[in-house]
Amino acid sequence: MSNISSLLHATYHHPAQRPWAKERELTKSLLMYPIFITDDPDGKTPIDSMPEQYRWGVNRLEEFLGPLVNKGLASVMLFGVPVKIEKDAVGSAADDPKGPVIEAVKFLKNKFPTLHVTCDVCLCEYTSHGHCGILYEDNTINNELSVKRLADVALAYAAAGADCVAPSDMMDGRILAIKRILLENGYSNRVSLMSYSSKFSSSFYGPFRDACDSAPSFGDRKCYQLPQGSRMTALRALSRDANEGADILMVKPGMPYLDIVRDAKNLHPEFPIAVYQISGEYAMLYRSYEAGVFDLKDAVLETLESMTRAGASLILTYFTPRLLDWLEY
Ligand SMILES: NCc1[nH]cc(CCC(=O)O)c1CC(=O)O
Ligand SMILES: [Zn+2]
Ligand SMILES: [Zn+2]
Repeated sequence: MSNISSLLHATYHHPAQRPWAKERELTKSLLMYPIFITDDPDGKTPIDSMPEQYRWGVNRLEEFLGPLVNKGLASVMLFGVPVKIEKDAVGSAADDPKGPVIEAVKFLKNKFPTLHVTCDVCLCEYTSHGHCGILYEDNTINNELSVKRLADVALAYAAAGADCVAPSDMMDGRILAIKRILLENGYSNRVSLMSYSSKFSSSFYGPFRDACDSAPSFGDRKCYQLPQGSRMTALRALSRDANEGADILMVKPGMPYLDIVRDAKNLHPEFPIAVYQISGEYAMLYRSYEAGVFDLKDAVLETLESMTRAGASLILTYFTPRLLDWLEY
């Protein structure tokens, strides 16, 4: 069996993923909570641009997530924030066995066996230059080397126990490379692949880059993230990743790109469509609430309803802890 289009099992191997394959109403099972893990094991440091969010050390994950799991948290996405391990040109810290993500996956799968754990796959949190891939000497992207490296990182996360790997780098061809390496190493039936397919170059990523210290040290990401005005390129990217073996297609950011979410659902009804309500959307909503513009619960629920209405069956949001209190089930 070598044809990637024959691989379906990973899509429903984990029970948390089965509801994602249905038309959705807004429930707790639709939420994936993105969290930041540092390599300072006892750390809990606030993120100034993201109120109520912290960078957590592995030793603090039980106190952080235990209460949320008890309230119905089904799924998390991990981002590594190396503060001790040094950054280099190829992002070696990404799959360092003592790095934050690998340690956290192992801990979480052991401590909370039913919790679905996704690992974001990218290099920007780990490279000295802050770009999402490996660079040529002239500072342009070396796509081929980047894709090889990202596939190795994804494999390391799968081997550590991740239920899903989610490449956010936007290199060309990384979905096929990752699906192949998972297949070759015996993970294709149980590790799913969520592609950040339509990821636009956005000003709403600011707080995240602050959280991860991952802003590019020069230039921007416009040569690999999608142009804001281009619906047609987004549609090509969705189809491409669907054909390369993605199990879940994502649109990101959320609110400014709901037209693309609807397109994604119409064009690929056979895939779960994920929407990422990103850091800048979180900050915008939170700061407006602080300024008395609206009630936080009403406003956040309205944004999530707009996403399910557009076709999302899975939503990544930093409001997840609040939503676990707000939603009945
Ligand atoms: N590969 C980087 C990455 N992974 C997730 C996010 C954004 C998440 C958010 O803003 O909440 C980004 C943004 C970027 O391009 O810097
Ligand atoms: Zn990146
Ligand atoms: Zn399709």
